[in-house]
Amino acid sequence: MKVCVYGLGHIGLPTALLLAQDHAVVGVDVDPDRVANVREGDLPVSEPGIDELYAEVREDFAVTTEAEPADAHVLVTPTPLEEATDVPDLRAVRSATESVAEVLRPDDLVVLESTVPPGTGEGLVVPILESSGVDAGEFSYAHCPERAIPGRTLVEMIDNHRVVGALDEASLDRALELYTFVEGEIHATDVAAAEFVKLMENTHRDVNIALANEFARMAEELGVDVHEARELANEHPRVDVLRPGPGVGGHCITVDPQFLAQRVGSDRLISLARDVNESMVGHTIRSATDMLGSPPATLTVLGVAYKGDVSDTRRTPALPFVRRAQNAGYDVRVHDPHVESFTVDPESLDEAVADSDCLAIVTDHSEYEDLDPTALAERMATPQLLDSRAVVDDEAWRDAGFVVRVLGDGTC
Ligand SMILES: NC(=O)C1=CN([C@@H]2O[C@H](COP(=O)(O)OP(=O)(O)OC[C@H]3O[C@@H](n4cnc5c(N)ncnc54)[C@H](O)[C@@H]3O)[C@@H](O)[C@H]2O)C=CC1
Ligand SMILES: CC(=O)N[C@@H]1[C@@H](OP(=O)(O)OP(=O)(O)OC[C@H]2O[C@@H](n3ccc(=O)[nH]c3=O)[C@H](O)[C@@H]2O)O[C@H](C(=O)O)[C@@H](O)[C@@H]1O
Repeated sequence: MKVCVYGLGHIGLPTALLLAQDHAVVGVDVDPDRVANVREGDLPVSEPGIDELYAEVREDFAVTTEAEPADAHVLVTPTPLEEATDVPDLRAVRSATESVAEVLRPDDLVVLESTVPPGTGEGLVVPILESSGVDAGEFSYAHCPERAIPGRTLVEMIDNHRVVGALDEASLDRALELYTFVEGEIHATDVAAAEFVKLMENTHRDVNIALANEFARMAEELGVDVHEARELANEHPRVDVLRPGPGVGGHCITVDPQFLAQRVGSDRLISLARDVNESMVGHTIRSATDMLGSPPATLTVLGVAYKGDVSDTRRTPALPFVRRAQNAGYDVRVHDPHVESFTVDPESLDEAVADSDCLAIVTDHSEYEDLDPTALAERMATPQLLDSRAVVDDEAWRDAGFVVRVLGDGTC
């Protein structure tokens, strides 16, 4: 079938390429530069296997800025929180749906993959589609939320189980015809349940990370090493404590719980968990400034991506960490091997650590596990390390002459 995919971003582009293995796909994006880049093979998304997949399917994959008539329209536009109001910003979903309504025909399928507040499909998307003059029932509609994790996007898009919230039987059948690349099981439900399931998943993760962060802070007060305690607790067959850190980043786990909390009046735990996770940046910066003493001093931040081994900096805890250290009067240098375009201070590691007074690992990139503490100690003015992700062998760093604090190990 002919498929139009709206939004060629972190999720839309890999989805379009996977769909192009079995269908004729047109990628539609409002950003003309992005369209031109994708057309030339300069992909805006870096994920294992994506360049190879692009090369494989490029004959069956076109890109454009305008909606086209198609048998299926897949919406993968962004759904952030609006910065000024902290309210879900559904403008891209609205405008993409309006574009589809202009070309919609009876028997077409429309799929919303974007993560949305409960009720968005039947309350907002379907009515806009019906403004075309084609009624729901004549066209098919389904919500198929994406659940792949950045860093493993293609593998998880193929292997993960998928939830399809279909408007009716015909919509479910059409969605099954579309998602031929999915090897995981496909579970059918209704539209509202599919919206809710997606939000439950990310909220579950946010709340559990908050618990890990609370354990870390308690362990610090009690002089216990939370990392050792966590490993021991996780030997229990029904316990899985997540990893504490300097805060939760990314534009999903930090945002999606608020889609739920803002929609209902009965939220308590979800907002509290958000607060706990947001408070970790302040906690981590206090540890760093405690080590540094009064300014002037130089702090080298290792990692600005929101998590290890990705290049995405959206809602990263590293950015407020950097700003707060700068506001406190420290010279701050930033290093990240995955984020070339980061504008704070993209220096090489050697330059970033020269004469520095403290290193702070804020992102758990694999590269930081293998740093050579002896070589680093020689380059620094004061060899100190704050490891907020517990990624290094702290004893080896101490042996190399570093003063080391690890978030949650009872020494902060
Ligand atoms: N990035 C991730 O890891 C995951 C994201 N999601 C959800 O997927 C959705 C998309 O997120 P990302 O791919 O990360 O977004 P993104 O920001 O990487 O890309 C969005 C793309 O949509 C384009 N766009 C905006 N308005 C448009 C319109 N009216 N018509 C056509 N294109 C338009 C933008 O120019 C951009 O290229 C969001 O709802 C997000 O919550 C779900 C699971 C994982
Ligand atoms: C339930 C779930 O695992 N959701 C995934 C999540 O992807 P995302 O990369 O945002 O999740 P993540 O790996 O938990 O990272 C989020 C943030 O949480 C932090 N983090 C994560 C795990 C942990 O034990 N401790 C911790 O502090 C990370 O460093 C990062 O800053 O959100 C994605 C999404 O919805 O966009 C979703 O598709 C993914 O499957």
